[in-house]
Amino acid sequence: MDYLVLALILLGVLVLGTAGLVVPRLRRRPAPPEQVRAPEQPQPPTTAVEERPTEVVVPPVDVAPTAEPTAPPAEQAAPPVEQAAPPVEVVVPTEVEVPQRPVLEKPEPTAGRLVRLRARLSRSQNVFGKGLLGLLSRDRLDEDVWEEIEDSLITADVGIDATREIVDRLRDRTRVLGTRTAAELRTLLATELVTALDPELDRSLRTAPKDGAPAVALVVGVNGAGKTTTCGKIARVLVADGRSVVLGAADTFRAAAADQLATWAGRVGAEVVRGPEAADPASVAFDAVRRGIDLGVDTVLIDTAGRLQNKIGLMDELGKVKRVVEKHGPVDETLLVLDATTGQNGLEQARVFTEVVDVTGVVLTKLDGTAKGGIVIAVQRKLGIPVKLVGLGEGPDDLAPFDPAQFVDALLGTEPLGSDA
Ligand SMILES: Nc1nc2c(ncn2[C@@H]2O[C@H](COP(=O)(O)OP(=O)(O)OP(=O)(O)O)[C@@H](O)[C@H]2O)c(=O)[nH]1
Repeated sequence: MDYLVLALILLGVLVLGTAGLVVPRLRRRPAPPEQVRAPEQPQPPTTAVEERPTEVVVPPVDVAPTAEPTAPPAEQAAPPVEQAAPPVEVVVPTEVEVPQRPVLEKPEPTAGRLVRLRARLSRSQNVFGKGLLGLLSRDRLDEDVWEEIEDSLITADVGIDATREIVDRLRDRTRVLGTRTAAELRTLLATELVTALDPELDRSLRTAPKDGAPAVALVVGVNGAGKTTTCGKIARVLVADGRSVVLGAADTFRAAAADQLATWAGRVGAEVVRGPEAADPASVAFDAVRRGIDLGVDTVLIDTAGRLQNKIGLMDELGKVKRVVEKHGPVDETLLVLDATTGQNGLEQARVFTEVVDVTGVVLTKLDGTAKGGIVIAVQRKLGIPVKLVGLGEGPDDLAPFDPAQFVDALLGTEPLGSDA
């Protein structure tokens, strides 16, 4: 019996021991597959990605300069417009053109130009030299001859009043002289013509700087009279005389005028201040003077537009240009450019300008293209303003300081009277 109990106990121990070995093995088995495939780990929250743009949008300085040649993703290559846009540009009404031309021209000296260019007056020479001197040399100076002399002077645009004065004085002198040689007659005529040109008038150009500031010259006149060309030629005259110049292209009505002026300026190394087409001429003129002051040049020359559709418009525009420019200081010279070939008609237009601005000198252009050189006398008498320069051709140095004695000599084909040229 005791053995039976002992055997049962041993059997029980064996059964329990076997069970204890099996259970731990079962516990070390790998996890079921579904537990591995579905780890139930939370995905990164979508908000984490959405919050990243401030990091993705790289500041332009990081993106643009280091960009690879291959195109980066569009959203990185194109930074937001507000970051990529350049700073807002201040709209400056005028631009300064610095001439690029390396080789500058050397303008001809101004002294003696009128003498050198005297042949350009050949058309007028026929009227005065050949015509008038021929008449005066007639054996008998009767009433018919004097009438012919008068007609010649009027045809040459001397003007009726001036013609009468000249003829009356010539009649007196020839009567007093009695016998007359050709040389005496030439001298008499020359003296009367020079007198009619008022040789005492001050014809100097006020282009010298004063108190350290540049002199300012306005150039006015109707379209086509030769303003822009004259501005260019004057710039050359000044440069030839050793002065420095800034040109202001205030003729903003015709875009080509500014280009034309820039070409003239570039040839002598002057700067041009110009504005966009149809810009306010007064503002361009103002900027030109300011540029001249900044650069410390001797003279600022301002080309203006000369539309004459109506006098009020012209008054407004030119008056404003002058007023605005004078914020820098007074205008020193206002030159009125007149086309000699327009004769007496040009004088009527000229009068309008003299009412609008205080004209200090006349530039008579295209004297080479007319037989009416007498217009110089008429212009001075009618306007009471000295002719300071004359244009004798389209060439760059075909502008000469006006000298009455040299001019009359050129007209008559004689030696200058009391001229030092
Ligand atoms: N023969 C001759 N032609 C000249 C003279 N001066 C100017 N010209 C010519 O006249 C024409 C008109 O000259 P511009 O200087 O353009 O005239 P503008 O007055 O400035 O004309 P806008 O710019 O339209 O106002 C050009 O062909 C010039 O070459 C001159 O003294 N003699």
